[in-house]
Order: sequence, then C-alpha cells, then structure tokens
Amino acid sequence: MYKVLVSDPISDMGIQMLYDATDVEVVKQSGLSEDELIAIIGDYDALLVRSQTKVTEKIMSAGTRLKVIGRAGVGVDNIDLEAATKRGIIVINAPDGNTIATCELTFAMMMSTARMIPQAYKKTVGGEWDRKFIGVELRNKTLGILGMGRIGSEVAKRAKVFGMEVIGYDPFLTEERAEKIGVKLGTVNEIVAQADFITVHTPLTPETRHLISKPQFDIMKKGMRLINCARGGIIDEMAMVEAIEQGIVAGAAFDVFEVEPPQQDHPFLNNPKVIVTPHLGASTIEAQENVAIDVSEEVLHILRNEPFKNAVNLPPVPANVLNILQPYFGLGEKIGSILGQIAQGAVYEIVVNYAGDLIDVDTSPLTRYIVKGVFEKQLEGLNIVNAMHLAKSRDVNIVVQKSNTSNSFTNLVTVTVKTKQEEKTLAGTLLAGYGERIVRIDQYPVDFAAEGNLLLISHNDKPGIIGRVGTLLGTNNVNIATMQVGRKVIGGSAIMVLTIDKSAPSNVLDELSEQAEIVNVRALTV
Ligand SMILES: NC(=O)c1ccc[n+]([C@@H]2O[C@H](COP(=O)([O-])OP(=O)(O)OC[C@H]3O[C@@H](n4cnc5c(N)ncnc54)[C@H](O)[C@@H]3O)[C@@H](O)[C@H]2O)c1
Ligand SMILES: O=C(O)[C@H](O)COP(=O)(O)O
Repeated sequence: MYKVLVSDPISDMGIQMLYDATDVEVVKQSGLSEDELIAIIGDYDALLVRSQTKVTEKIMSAGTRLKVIGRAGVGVDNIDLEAATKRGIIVINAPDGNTIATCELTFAMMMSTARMIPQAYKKTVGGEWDRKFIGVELRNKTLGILGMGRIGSEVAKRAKVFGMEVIGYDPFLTEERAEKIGVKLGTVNEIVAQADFITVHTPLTPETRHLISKPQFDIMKKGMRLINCARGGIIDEMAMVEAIEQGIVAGAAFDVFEVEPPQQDHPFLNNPKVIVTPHLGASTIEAQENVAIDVSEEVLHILRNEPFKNAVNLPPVPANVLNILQPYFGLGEKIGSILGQIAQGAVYEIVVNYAGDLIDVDTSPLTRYIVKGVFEKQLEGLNIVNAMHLAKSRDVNIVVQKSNTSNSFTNLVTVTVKTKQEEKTLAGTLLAGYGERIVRIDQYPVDFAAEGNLLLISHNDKPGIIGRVGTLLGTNNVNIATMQVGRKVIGGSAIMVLTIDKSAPSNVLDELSEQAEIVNVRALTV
C-alpha cells in the first residue's frame, strides 16, 4: 500500500483518483511545521504540496520512503530540487492547469489598477461617495510582457482583444512565434521605456531577481502601471515604492511578495496606489481541480513504476522525441542490468553506441535508463532521476557514440561496460513483431528476450556440453525454458544463454563451473 501525504490545501475533487486507488492511502494534514513533517514523513511514499509547504533537505532526509514530491501548481521554488535529485526523489509539477486562472487574475489586476476598483470599493463601503476616481483605458496603450511562456502568451492574446499594443521579451521567444501571437519583440529596457503597463510572467531565478529595479524605473514612462502575478522579487519592491513617490508609477497590482505573507508594516499595504492579493493567481475552482488531477495522475504513475511526464528534476523531452525513445527504455534498462550483473569489478566506464533509427534524436533520456540498469543491483535508491548523478559522483565516465552501421538492424543499442578486470558488451534491438531482443553478447551473435532468470555460460564449442548442462540442471530440478548458443567459429569459444524457471542454487552453479570446457557461469535476473 502506497502512502500519500497531502500537506497543503489541495482540491479533494482533483485528488479523488488517489482516494479511489486501492493501492493508495491518502492522509491530509495541512499547516505542519518542518519538525512536524520530519516526524511523520518517513511513513510516506509521496508528498503532495502547493506553495506553502517548504520541502527542505532535512524533510527529504527523513523521508526515507519518499519516491515523489508532487507540486499541484507551477512554481517549485518551495522544493529543494538539488536535494531531491541527489536522493532520487522525483519532483513533478502541474504546469498547465492554472495558466488561465493566473492569466485572468493578471487581467483583473490590470483593469483594477487602471480603474482603481479596490480603492473605490473601499471608500464606497466606508460610506463615502467619491467620484474622483478617474482611471485610464487599456485601448491603444502599450503592454510590456516580460516572460512569454504559458501565462504571458495568454495575457498577450487577451490584451490584443482589448486593443492594446503588446511588446514582449523572453529569451526563448522566436520572431515567428511572436508574430503569430501579434507581439512585437523588444529588450527589457526597450519594453520598460515604452510600456504604459508592464506585467511579469517569469520564474524567480538569479537572472530575473529584480529584473525591474531602480535602473528600469529611471527610464520608465511617467504614469505607467505595473503588475506582478508571478513571483515576489522579480520587481524590486523598495525601488517601486520610491518610483511611486516620484510619480513614475501611477499604480501597481501585486499578487506575490518577496516574503509571503508580507509583514504588517510592508510599505505596499498602506499605499493607496498599490493593490494587493494574497497569492491568489491559481485560486479558482477549475485551476485547483486541474492541477490536482494532473499531479495525482503523475504520482500514481510514479508509485506504480509507469512512464510519467513533467518531472521537474529531469530535462524535458519533447513529445516527438519521447515517442521514438519510449519503446527503448525497457530494452536499455535490461541491457544495462545484464551488464551490471555479469561484469566483474568496479565499473569505471560505460560506452553506449546508438545506430539506425536512433541517431537522429537526442538519446540522453535513453542513456539514463541504461546507466540506471547498470547500477540498479548495486546502488540503493537509484532511479532515472539520480542515475547520472550517482554514476558521475562515483567517477564513472559515460561515453555516447552514434554510428551509421547497425548490422542490418533498423535500430541497435550497443553498450560496453568497462572494469579494471574486463570489458563486457551487449547489443539489443526492437524487432517488429518480436519486441526487445538481445542480439549480441561480447563477440557472439545471439537472439533472445531478456526476461526472468538467466544463465550465461561461456564454454568451448565441443560436442556434449549442451547435453551435460541440460542433464545437470534437470537433475537438480531446474527447468530450462529457452536455450541459445552463440559462437563465432565451429570449435571455438561460445556462449550459452539459458532462461530457467527459477534461479539455480549456488551448488548447481558451482557444479556447472567445474565441468570440462566450461569457462565461466554467470547467473542473473532481469
Ligand atoms: N500568482 C500565482 O498564483 C501564480 C500561478 C501560476 C504561476 N505563477 C508563476 O508565474 C510564472 C510563469 O508561469 P508560466 O506557467 O507562464 O511559466 P512558463 O515556464 O510557461 O513561462 C515562463 C517564461 O519565462 C521565461 N523567462 C525565463 N527567464 C526569463 C528572463 N530572464 N526574462 C524573460 N523571460 C524569462 C521563460 O523562457 C518562459 O517562457 C512562474 O513563476 C509561476 O510560478 C504564479
Ligand atoms: O506556481 C504556482 O502554481 C502558483 O504560485 C500557485 O501557487 P499555489 O498553489 O500555492 O496557489
């Protein structure tokens, strides 16, 4: 039974599939301190959070069963990603579910600051009938958008409908895409100098911290308005207070703060030009359901060892590349696993050669599966998130090659594992109608599906050996399911690959090894 702890308020409707899963137990406990979480996290396989829970290294060290941290939302700045990666904890988020909610809040904030709705409301409910709130229209104004990802692009679309001119900056925004969504491209400073409204939609990173600060306020149009529904700290709060005093900023709307919640004496809170909300961007029924559904699906996949997407601590794989690579993940892991079990000594290098169909795509996700396979029987807590990290931290050199020769296979993955004692090589392919096949062990051509208990017997190609092996296993009640012999030349060295129904006891393996003409016997499970 997998145990999932939900430590922030997450939509019950959205996590219904976790409640429904017969192999999952869900516990909801919000508002726990770090110490309280540390005390209980050891019982859980998965932790589900929003932005309140700070998932620190200490919490992860105590989470000895923790496989996955699911963030029901976009930003993962409350999760120590490096610590998670080191421990092989997969961190997933729900990047799409709250885009529209946050975009719509941004628009509401832009209109509210343009028309001073919260200020007018406050006076009206306070008994005053003050009609001096003269706002500005959005039509024919220039909106500057910094960060043109999911939310920034949606804001741009809506701004166009309102008759605004939109200029945007994003290091990944191409001219073609900008043209498609009707956005002019500009540098940060060009945008800052031209815009009547600016809205930021980047993550908070060392590059975006104080992206708008004193030098930018100095070149802004007088009377401009500023919106931050992304992350506190992208706009320098103190520099903005000064810019308001200087009449540069006529109004600002902030949903997020450098420190949340802001202190009661925070200069925004009593400033009539600044409107504030308590980090409500994603707070719609729809968004909360969406993100909770997305994250629950992924958590289930990860707990059940099924393929998943949206891992934040793994490089993203474009869908078209994933479609090509995914069928090879199992094969790659098996090749790695066999080599890891048969190679004697500490592995110092893994050489992976991709041929055929695989040479045109970025194969690094597949390499991760191979490396994971090599070490899976040796390193506890290893998974595809930390496989490369653990291999590199043990000074294992990973060499990836691509070649045009695939020995007439449509695709071929060849892996060599090097230790001080020996080099072992395995090649595998995906054969239409047959699935995963291992087609070479060292220099010997073979053809078998790597599954279950295997015996690899190196021997000299002499009459009677196959019979003796069969008799010895049969006498010891070890049933042979399949058998393959690979050799280069008649009478030379050869390899026998047997699939057996149960693992062979060590005395049987010893007896096999002592047979004349048998060079070595290696037993493994895949
Ligand atoms: N207020 C809320 O409740 C709320 C809700 C959802 C998202 N957010 C925040 O909004 C932000 C954007 O979310 P999204 O879903 O659009 O993310 P996204 O990843 O789709 O877009 C972010 C964009 O920022 C760009 N970027 C990165 N560095 C930049 C830089 N130096 N200058 C300009 N652009 C840069 C990236 O290229 C990317 O296109 C995130 O920080 C997210 O955490 C806040
Ligand atoms: O990054 C996000 O998704 C937003 O900041 C929403 O955060 P929340 O889930 O705490 O509302």
